[in-house]
Amino acid sequence: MAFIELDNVSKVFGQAEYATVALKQVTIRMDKGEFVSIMGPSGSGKSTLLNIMGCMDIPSEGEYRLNGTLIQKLNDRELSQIRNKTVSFVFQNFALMHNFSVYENVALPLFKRKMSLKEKKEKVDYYLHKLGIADLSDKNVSKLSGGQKQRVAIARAMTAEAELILADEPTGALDQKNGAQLMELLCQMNEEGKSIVVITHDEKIAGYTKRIINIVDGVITEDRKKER
Ligand SMILES: Nc1ncnc2c1ncn2[C@@H]1O[C@H](COP(=O)(O)OP(=O)(O)OP(=O)(O)O)[C@@H](O)[C@H]1O
Repeated sequence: MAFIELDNVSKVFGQAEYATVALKQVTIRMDKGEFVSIMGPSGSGKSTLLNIMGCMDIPSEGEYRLNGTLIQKLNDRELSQIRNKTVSFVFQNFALMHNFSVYENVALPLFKRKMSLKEKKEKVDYYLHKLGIADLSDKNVSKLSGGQKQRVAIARAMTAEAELILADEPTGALDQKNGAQLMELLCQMNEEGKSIVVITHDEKIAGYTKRIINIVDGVITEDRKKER
């Protein structure tokens, strides 16, 4: 059983003459521990695909199974449970909580976890150190640079300790050096066993991953594995 299984997945937004077909009969299998990039022109369906993989959206047709669970059969509560347990998102605009501290942002995924405060603090401190942002712990995130914000976003994704990390243009707002550092971090997480899917327009960024899926007009045009 693959970790991610999309079978003939289509996604249509809107109805009748206003309908947009964002994905057309997409079939993808991904095993645990894969590191994949999704490339394609603007509007080709990349974010829609990532949203479906992350259980933020469901297919109009076809089947999506995550870790063997048929996602479109779940109700909203079950969907949010599987999302919280299995998936972490990293967005281009970081999606941090403004006016909260670095610590509070990184601790967010642990909010509802049944752990003692001490255990939570240990975990957050561990990832703050790992990302080299421990000295920023009390700082308001709105005062940080782009590269620092991205580190906070990655620390938050790591703290969740989810098996699947989905990143939509994670280096889009970063300069080359910070972009490369972020990809090194994702490589490290992949080596530690995480499954990672990254949307990117950038061949260099895709070069860090082990498999490249190209999508054009909602159709997969290429799916190739490579050695790093
Ligand atoms: N919620 C929505 N309602 C209506 N149409 C949508 C919605 N989301 C996406 N679309 C349409 O679906 C198509 C695919 O969009 P999607 O955002 O997945 O593309 P993308 O490849 O991620 O683009 P970009 O690289 O510009 O972010 C586009 O034509 C878009 O306009």
